[in-house]
Amino acid sequence: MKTFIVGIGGMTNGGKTTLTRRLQPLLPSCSVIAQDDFFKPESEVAVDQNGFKQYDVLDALDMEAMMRRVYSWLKTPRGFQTSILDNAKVSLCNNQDGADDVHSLIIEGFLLYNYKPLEEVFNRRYFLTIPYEECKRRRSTRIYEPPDPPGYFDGHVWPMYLQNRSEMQKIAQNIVYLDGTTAEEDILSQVYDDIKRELEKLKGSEISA
Ligand SMILES: Nc1ncnc2c1ncn2[C@@H]1O[C@H](COP(=O)(O)OP(=O)(O)OP(=O)(O)O)[C@@H](O)[C@H]1O
Ligand SMILES: NC(=O)c1ccc[n+]([C@@H]2O[C@H](CO)[C@@H](O)[C@H]2O)c1
Repeated sequence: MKTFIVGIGGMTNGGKTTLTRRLQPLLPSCSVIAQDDFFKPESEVAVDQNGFKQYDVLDALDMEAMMRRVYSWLKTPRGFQTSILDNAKVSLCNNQDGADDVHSLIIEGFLLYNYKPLEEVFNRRYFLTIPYEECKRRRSTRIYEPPDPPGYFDGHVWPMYLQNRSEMQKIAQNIVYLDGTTAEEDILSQVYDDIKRELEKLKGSEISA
């Protein structure tokens, strides 16, 4: 049995969840872990001098809990309960565990490549980007819990994105950047074609082993 772990990273509202939902049914025995499920409770999130809750930093997330989830998948990919789609459970059940079997995992989130312990688990890393104006427009249509207060995008979300991205570029290697303004189908086929090539290499390495 082989494992294949895909990172779907990107800026807020870049289209990570949309791409993940479409990609999951196409990948072999695919489970999903979403970083947004690991935000700390509101009372534990720091507040800056402007009263803005500091949600767009690693400290706002319980990354140790997220890593436990990743290690639990690595230990027993077959028994893992997925967080997004039911059909992944079906494909897990149908799977006979042979030597060629590949179990895949999508880890989806806005701060994946800034966190050292995660870095080594990815087989392939993607990062969705959109321009400032589009990001601000898409974000304004969304309601988070707690909702963004007035001025939050320019006062917290965007400056933290710029900071996180510059740190990420110093640390992380081999990131495939995706233009999140192109059609959903085009992004999906670009990523799926790329992953198919990677999966072929993985299977080839098994046969020659
Ligand atoms: N390729 C695309 N073209 C146009 N709009 C898109 C595209 N992909 C996603 N969207 C839209 O952008 C918004 C954000 O998408 P999505 O929820 O997938 O982003 P996200 O990166 O997961 O956001 P979050 O910051 O909540 O993690 C949604 O309204 C979605 O319909
Ligand atoms: N899920 C949450 O608890 C939460 C609360 C407030 C803000 N957010 C935003 O989620 C985005 C990542 O998907 C970040 O930009 C947060 O601001 C999430």
